[in-house]
Formats: sequence, C-alpha cells, structure tokens
Amino acid sequence: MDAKDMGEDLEKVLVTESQINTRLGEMAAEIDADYAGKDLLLVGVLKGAVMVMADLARALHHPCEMDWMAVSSYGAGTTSSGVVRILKDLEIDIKDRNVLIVEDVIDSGLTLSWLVGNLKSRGPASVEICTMVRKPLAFDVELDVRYVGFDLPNEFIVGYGLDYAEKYRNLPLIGTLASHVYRS
Ligand SMILES: O=P(O)(O)OC[C@H]1O[C@H](OP(=O)(O)OP(=O)(O)O)[C@H](O)[C@@H]1O
Ligand code: HPA
Ligand SMILES: [Mg+2]
Repeated sequence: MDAKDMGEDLEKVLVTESQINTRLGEMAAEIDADYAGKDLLLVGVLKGAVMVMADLARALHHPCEMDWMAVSSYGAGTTSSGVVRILKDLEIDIKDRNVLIVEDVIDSGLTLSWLVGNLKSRGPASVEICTMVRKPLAFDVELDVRYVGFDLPNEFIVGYGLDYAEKYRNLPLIGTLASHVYRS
C-alpha cells in the first residue's frame, strides 16, 4: 500500500518512507553502540510495533532476541481508555535480561507506563524504550524514553503499523486521515 492507494483518505503526510528509513538507521546505530558487549532482548508491542520491530531488528548489527506482548487500551476508537489488558504475554523469561521495548507510538503514555512497571516487576537487568513516534501528552506521565524516531503533534495518525479501526497499518509512511474517514 502507498499514498496512491489511499484515494482521498489521506489528509497529509507527516513522515515519509525515506525519513523513516533514515531515522531507523540512526536509531539502530545508537542502540548498537549502547548495547555493545551486552545481551539484548527486543520486546515488540503488538500489533502496532510490527513494522518498527521488523525494520529496526534488521538495521541492527548487534545480535538480539525478539519477543512479543499484546496489550490493548484503544479498541476501535481514537482515544485511550486508560485500561490496559494483556492479550498475549511474553514467552521468554526476562529475568536479568536487557529489555528494549519497541513501540510504534507513545500517545497518552498510559500503555507504556503500565507496561514498564509490569516488566520491571519481573527482575530484568534493564528496561528501555524505543518508539517511532512520541506525542506531547506523553510528557505528562513519567516515562524515560531512550530512543525516539519522531516527535509529532497531537493528531491521530496512521501508517507504519498505526491503525484506525485496524486499517492503514500497511501504509509505509505516517500521515493523518481526512475527516470524512471518521464519519463513514
Ligand atoms: O500512549 P498510549 O496513549 O497508551 O497509546 C499508545 C498505544 O496505543 C496503540 O496500541 P493499541 O492499543 O491501539 O493496539 P494496536 O497496537 O494493536 O493498534 C499503540 O500501538 C501503542 O501501543
Ligand atoms: O495516533 C494514533 N494512531 C493510531 N493508533 C494510536 N494509538 C495511540 N495513538 C494513536
Ligand atoms: Mg491501535
């Protein structure tokens, strides 16, 4: 899928595919340097983080393991319910591991502040966060985000894993939707 397949649904492009790829390379280089000589376990948060996880893992030179959690707070709407549920837990024991949580977006920050607390209670050596997008509201919760792709304004976005009612995740860029999409 690309912008041409969106018909009139795409309002504007905020981050292009090539900007995403360039930034991913920079973030991977930082992670390679920071984790030199250490083990690394990437924890992707389904489903939104699938694209970042796949591309980031391939951009890393550092060997890593990957595991997945599914937590949900949004359902089909565009605002967080604040109630986080585990839909699928990790399969790997993270005790004494260096965990790097991989996310597509930190919006209200509620999902990650809950998840960081949950993972820290399992006795890992470290827990850090890598997200492709961070929005301003996330600054209201105490969240130490080590790697940020792009700081974007407070608008609902889709693409590169981000969905609206499960659609548009396979758009390779990040953009906003035209208002008629929300009405239909
Ligand atoms: O910072 P917050 O306001 O908590 O929002 C961020 C979270 O919301 C989205 O997930 P969602 O629950 O929609 O599931 P999905 O990844 O399957 O789309 C997104 O992928 C993040 O995990
Ligand atoms: O802007 C967003 N788009 C899609 N999913 C999301 N989940 C939190 N914020 C967003
Ligand atoms: Mg979502």
